[in-house]
Amino acid sequence: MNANTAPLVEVRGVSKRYPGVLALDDASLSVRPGEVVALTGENGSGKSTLSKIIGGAEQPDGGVVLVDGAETVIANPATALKLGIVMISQELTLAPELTVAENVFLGRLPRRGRFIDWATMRTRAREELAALDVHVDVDAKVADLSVELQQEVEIARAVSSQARLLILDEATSSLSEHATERLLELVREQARRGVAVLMISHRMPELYSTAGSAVVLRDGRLVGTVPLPATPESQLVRMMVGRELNDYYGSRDCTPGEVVLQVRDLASADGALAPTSFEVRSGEIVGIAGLVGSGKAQLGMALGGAVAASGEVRVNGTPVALGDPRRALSAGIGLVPDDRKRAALLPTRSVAHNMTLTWLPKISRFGVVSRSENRRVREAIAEYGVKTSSPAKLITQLSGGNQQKAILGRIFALGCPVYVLSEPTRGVDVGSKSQIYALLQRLTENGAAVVIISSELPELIGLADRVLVCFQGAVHGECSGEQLTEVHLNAIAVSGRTHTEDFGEPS
Ligand SMILES: Nc1ncnc2c1ncn2[C@@H]1O[C@H](COP(=O)(O)OP(=O)(O)OP(=O)(O)O)[C@@H](O)[C@H]1O
Repeated sequence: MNANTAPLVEVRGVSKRYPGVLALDDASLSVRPGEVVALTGENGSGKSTLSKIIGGAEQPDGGVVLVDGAETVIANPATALKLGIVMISQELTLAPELTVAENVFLGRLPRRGRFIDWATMRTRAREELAALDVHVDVDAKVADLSVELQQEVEIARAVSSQARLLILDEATSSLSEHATERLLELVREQARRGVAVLMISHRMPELYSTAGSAVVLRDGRLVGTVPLPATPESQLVRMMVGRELNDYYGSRDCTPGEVVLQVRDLASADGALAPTSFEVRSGEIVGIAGLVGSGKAQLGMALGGAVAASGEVRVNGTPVALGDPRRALSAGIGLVPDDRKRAALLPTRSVAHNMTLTWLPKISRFGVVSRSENRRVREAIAEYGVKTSSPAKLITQLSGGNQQKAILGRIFALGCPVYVLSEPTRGVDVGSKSQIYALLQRLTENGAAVVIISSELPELIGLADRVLVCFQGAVHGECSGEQLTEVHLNAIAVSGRTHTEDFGEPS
């Protein structure tokens, strides 16, 4: 990329107000052809709003957007597409009932005369996908593909639509490590070919391995633009959160107490998790690692009663009825599910309602929220760092990361003896992550037993006392102490090797 190249897209002094919040305040950035720009900032700092303005999904209240140096009104996503601006977010926009080929060419199906040229469409789709090294049957129905493959088809569609600017809004957040690396490589390749890229991610390593600069927003305002990877991570984090983040994972003296959670031959009815046994003591944090499809997600769901299962689960010696989330909760297992948007969010309700769902009935008389209850809601909002202009705000109007924190807050407030947390910091900014880690430490200091399922190995290594690794549908090994390293965890997760001599030189 030539630094003298004119920007493809430039945003100057843009502002955007939603009821009760100034989401963007005089924000500016520019992206040149071949440049990968990271758009960074805490949850609610305005990143998605800014990318939606460039992608035509929102209109600014003030300021201008320039494309190829000319002031341009990007009235809607269709206009953006015509300008070569394509958005890829974690919410897939594919048509699930159509085939892969139809999705790649959706909205621009090749024609011969008045008719759609199906043969050309399938051949070209095959070529486009092969060029990106995506191996998928072009006649397969999208709904039948894994999330990873769906995301790759989405990228193929973006690339084959001659994108000039790709906007990735947390596009990797539900992908496995392998799929993430593939997606990032695709992005780098597109940049080498002159495509401009604007990427939003809360995962620092992704930004450092892919972007050439980072734009930092705080409370909708531009804090600055810095070069990557030249800028130390600590400096970038300080710009984002406005303070130093020391002692990121916190420290805790783990002297585990009595066994709280006993799991014997727990297996999911769908066969994704083979019989698995382990115990967790009071005050302990046990991590669960594994690749996508290894059974780790299913293990969390089976523990929390979210899927049909067999075997035995006991909390403080008392058997828990399996396959029933309400009974699991009343037995003392607080589950934070993986797919929070679908499984835990009440989209038509307020932040207050979503945060108090599980405990408000205990404290509100006749459904009326008293002043003291209101105070408790406000305290919970502050404690869990949920950024909202009001507790009455609709939960779906919060930024993605703040929705996550609201749900965590609701479940952490229950005082359960056991917590099962699936990907608890997905989509959450660095500052809030360290806040959540501190809350987890506090839960264990108060005697809770915590099971944390995560695809982020540094998080497991930083937090857990020991980590169980799932491989091909069962717990296959355990790492603790000096063995708790990415090398050891990966060796088990990828190939099922559990003997130290198999690991080679730890790096
Ligand atoms: N449709 C909406 N109605 C009301 N407020 C909104 C709406 N969309 C966003 N906001 C508010 O605008 C602010 C910026 O949100 P935005 O989604 O841009 O943040 P973000 O930086 O992308 O956060 P995250 O990292 O959590 O995804 C937040 O305070 C959010 O609550």
